[in-house]
Amino acid sequence: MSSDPGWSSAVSAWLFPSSWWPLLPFIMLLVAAAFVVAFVLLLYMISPLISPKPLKLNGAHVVVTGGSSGIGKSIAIECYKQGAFITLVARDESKLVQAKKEVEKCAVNDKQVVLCISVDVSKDYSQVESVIKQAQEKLGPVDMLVNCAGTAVSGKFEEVDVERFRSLMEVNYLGSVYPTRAVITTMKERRMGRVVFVSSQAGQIGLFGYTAYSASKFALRGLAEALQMEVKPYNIYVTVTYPPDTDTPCLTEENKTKPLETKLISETSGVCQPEQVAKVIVKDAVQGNFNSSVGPDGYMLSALTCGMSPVTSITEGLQQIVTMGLFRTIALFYLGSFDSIVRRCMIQREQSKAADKRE
Ligand SMILES: NC(=O)C1=CN([C@@H]2O[C@H](COP(=O)(O)OP(=O)(O)OC[C@H]3O[C@@H](n4cnc5c(N)ncnc54)[C@H](OP(=O)(O)O)[C@@H]3O)[C@@H](O)[C@H]2O)C=CC1
Ligand SMILES: CCCCCCCCCCCCCCCC(=O)[C@@H](N)CO
Repeated sequence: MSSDPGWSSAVSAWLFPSSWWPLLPFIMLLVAAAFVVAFVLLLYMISPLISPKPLKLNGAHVVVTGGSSGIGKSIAIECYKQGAFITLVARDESKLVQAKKEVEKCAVNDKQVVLCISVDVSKDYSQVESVIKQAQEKLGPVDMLVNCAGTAVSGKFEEVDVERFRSLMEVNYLGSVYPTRAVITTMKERRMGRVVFVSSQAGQIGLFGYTAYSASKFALRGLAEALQMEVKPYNIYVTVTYPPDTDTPCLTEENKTKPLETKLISETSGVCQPEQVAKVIVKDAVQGNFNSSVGPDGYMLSALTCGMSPVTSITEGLQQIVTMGLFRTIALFYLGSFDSIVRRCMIQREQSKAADKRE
């Protein structure tokens, strides 16, 4: 009986009626799409739990280290334009006074104040702590700290003075640890605050000529991730920003000794103006975004290097998930072109050396 062909074809006709069988793949696709849509909708429903509430800059006290020049000065101006009270921190007093004048020109009300503090942020913690205390006494508790004091050195690993490895780590890393340490307790007590670390695109990828510099900027990311996990329950948000080459006195100085390889590789993402970079940084810090990048290359680099960093919006998380593979593919082409720049420069150098010897 069981071998009766009529019976089995009746069963299969019942299970897979010829009319809708060809539709099965589409139905499955539809179900899968419905699941994805439901998942994304669910994510957006819980998004207020993930995204921080924006900080109001009007009347807020913003401390900017490195605020007397370049990116830091532009950040101070941007915050001042939005009604903040500013403390500028740097070493050189005359540069501070000059910057204060420039910031004050952008006042939006007559209550606003710009305070200047001359201190080396990288040397003595107790000194940094005491000047921050003074600033808090004058302008109230710090709502936002921007760690922008820093400097760059480029050169081949064996040509960079060993002392520079230490000094860069001191200024770029410890110079961000100390001011942060000095404000964090009060921020935790007040259950509010923003801390910004100014890293660099060279803090996302290690590049020829930046052995000392990249390391000091990568360090900020580790600090920021760990700190963010600690202070999130206190409603404090940390932002790490990764600017490309930016037209500042620091870049002019750095360009005087920059190896050709570093120059050619950096040209990939061009040069930005400090005002443009500052706008992005302030916007991201106000929103409490952990990651802040400038330009299309910056966007790709940040998605690519997001690792286990916190996510501050659903859109950001979804974009990372979707783009990771594509950006890695693009990155491999970039890496190939960087390697060939390095190789070409080496061959050229050797050829000109050989030519010199012959003469
Ligand atoms: N320009 C660029 O291409 C890029 C820069 N960055 C980063 O942005 C930050 C700012 O750079 P940029 O604006 O170009 O540089 P600038 O040289 O224009 O400004 C640096 C600022 O930091 C201050 N500063 C330096 N060392 C100390 C210190 N030990 N203690 C206190 N203040 C200090 C300087 O004042 P003073 O010397 O008087 O102390 C100055 O106000 C740096 O961290 C840099 O690494 C990141 C990516 C790209
Ligand atoms: C998907 C992958 C995209 C990859 C894009 C790669 C772009 C690399 C450009 C690196 C530029 C480094 C600038 C450093 C700026 C700096 O910090 C100094 N100028 C400080 O003075």
